[in-house]
Amino acid sequence: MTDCSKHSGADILMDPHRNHGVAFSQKERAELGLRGLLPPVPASSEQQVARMHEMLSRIELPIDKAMFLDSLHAHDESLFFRLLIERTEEYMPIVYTPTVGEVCQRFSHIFRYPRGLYISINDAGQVRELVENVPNEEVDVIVVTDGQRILGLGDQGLNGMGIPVGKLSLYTACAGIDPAKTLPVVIDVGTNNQEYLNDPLYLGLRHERITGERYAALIEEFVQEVRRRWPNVLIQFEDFGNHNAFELLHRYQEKILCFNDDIQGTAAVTLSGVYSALRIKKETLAEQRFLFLGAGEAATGIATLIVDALVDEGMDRAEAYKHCCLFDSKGLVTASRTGLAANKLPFAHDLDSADKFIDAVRLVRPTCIVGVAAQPGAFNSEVLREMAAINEHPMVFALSNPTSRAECDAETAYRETDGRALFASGSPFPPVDVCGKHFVPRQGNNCYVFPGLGLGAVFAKATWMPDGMFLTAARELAKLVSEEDLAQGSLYPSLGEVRAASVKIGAAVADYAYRHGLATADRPDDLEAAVAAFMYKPE
Ligand SMILES: NC(=O)C1=CN([C@@H]2O[C@H](COP(=O)(O)OP(=O)(O)OC[C@H]3O[C@@H](n4cnc5c(N)ncnc54)[C@H](OP(=O)(O)O)[C@@H]3O)[C@@H](O)[C@H]2O)C=CC1
Ligand SMILES: CC(=O)C(=O)O
Ligand SMILES: [Mg+2]
Repeated sequence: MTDCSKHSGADILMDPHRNHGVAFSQKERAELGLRGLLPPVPASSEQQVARMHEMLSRIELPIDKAMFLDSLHAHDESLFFRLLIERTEEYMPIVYTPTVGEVCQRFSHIFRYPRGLYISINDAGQVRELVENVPNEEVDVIVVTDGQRILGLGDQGLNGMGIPVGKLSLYTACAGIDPAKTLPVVIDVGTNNQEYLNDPLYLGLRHERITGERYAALIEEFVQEVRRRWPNVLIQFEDFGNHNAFELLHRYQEKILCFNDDIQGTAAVTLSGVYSALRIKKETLAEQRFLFLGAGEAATGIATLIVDALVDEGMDRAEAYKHCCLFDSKGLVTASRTGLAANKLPFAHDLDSADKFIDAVRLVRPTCIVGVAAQPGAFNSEVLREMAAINEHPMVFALSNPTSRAECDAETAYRETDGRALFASGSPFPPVDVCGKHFVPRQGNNCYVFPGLGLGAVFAKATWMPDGMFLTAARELAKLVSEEDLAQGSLYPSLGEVRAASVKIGAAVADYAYRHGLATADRPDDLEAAVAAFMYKPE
């Protein structure tokens, strides 16, 4: 008869949640049946991280680094997260933007380890069974996409699964959400990406997207079933197509614990960067005029939160809307335009029309331009020079992802404004020396806020997330930007500080929930300490 205890050590080494590889101590090895299954001398955590880093340094292509990290994630979760936490600046661009974009584009060609939950339109009516198959006993955070608008790369269908996986890695690394309690989900209703429909290795359904009632019913079934199994779960909607993103937020925001990261998370991080820029400009929010290139989820999400902030500072709402103008694929959004989507209407002002962005810049004379239309190079020399002529310190936010979709790079932004731009970008750019000054641009990316927002909401067991929580997160993040950061042109803290930022944001968001009667967990005496203690640490 086989003695099962003899196999337990080997099982542990195969389980990414429990495996610590050569870091197991002699005592643990004896207790867990690991003696002889590992090199004899235990290694320290520092040695393990150094070994992985050395191997990664030998790999040239970011996509190959991503695959290496993915296999580490699949074999030794705590080491993966230690590496990500200790070297966030270096490895976030691999696990997240820009490399995650390529991971999605190649997803069906590099797929090795199934991770998360795949729900297809063919599963309609049977989603409960799929949810029951998920091995996680508890789930605190779900990131779900239907792959229709992945970064600025368009419809990626099932390949979009790379995004929930990447975002949830950040939830753990940046905000200490226990990885065993995270669940990436992709809803596959088909794709309109012809390249994938023709690709023999594509892993998703090979038909055009199902829309309308069948789509809505599948999302509803998914929401019902995950909440039936995990009643307090936070659902983060990510990279849905424009129409569905607004529709789902409208449908669920006040009913369940959820948020749309592209609309609301992006709004918080951008407003935070604006607050930092205003410290350099020594001006108020009320003195600014914003012109958005793009009028979708990110643009109207950001513009609406700016309006909320202005109203909170005492401005009349109708007046506040006038501080934000949109420019979409048909030109400047004006009151004379017909058939505008609901999210654009409050920003359709009595203005002359402008077909070219540069003409809109001349007309609106913005203090800040925000690029969220995935139109690379749109902030060209002419636009940037015009901004520099209008403003002593033009705010330039080139937020589209990945790097290939950025409206301009950091070097161009600083050079074309004679080093006067206050710049942030969705994807990372290296430091730049322009006009005798050293600039360290940082990322205006929702990764600074969504982990902390989720942490706070999960900690407090919030019932739902009102817009005020996002304003709170924006202001909390802005407080963490130091004078040294501002002196080098950084509108955000370094990525190495994002875990500390999440504690502050988490505590502030949880506090908001307690104060507004939205929390169902007991309030601890020292909220910030309790939030910090709640966080998973890969030890
Ligand atoms: N840095 C960050 O944290 C984030 C960055 N983003 C980035 O923002 C970009 C847009 O995302 P999102 O808002 O969700 O997408 P949406 O699809 O909701 O919106 C895209 C917008 O771009 C407009 N557009 C398209 N082509 C042009 C053009 N040639 N000129 C002007 N406007 C144009 C569209 O116009 P129309 O309305 O007429 O169709 C639409 O309003 C993506 O690249 C994404 O990666 C998104 C979220 C977070
Ligand atoms: C950052 C992000 O959420 C996006 O580009 O969609
Ligand atoms: Mg997104």
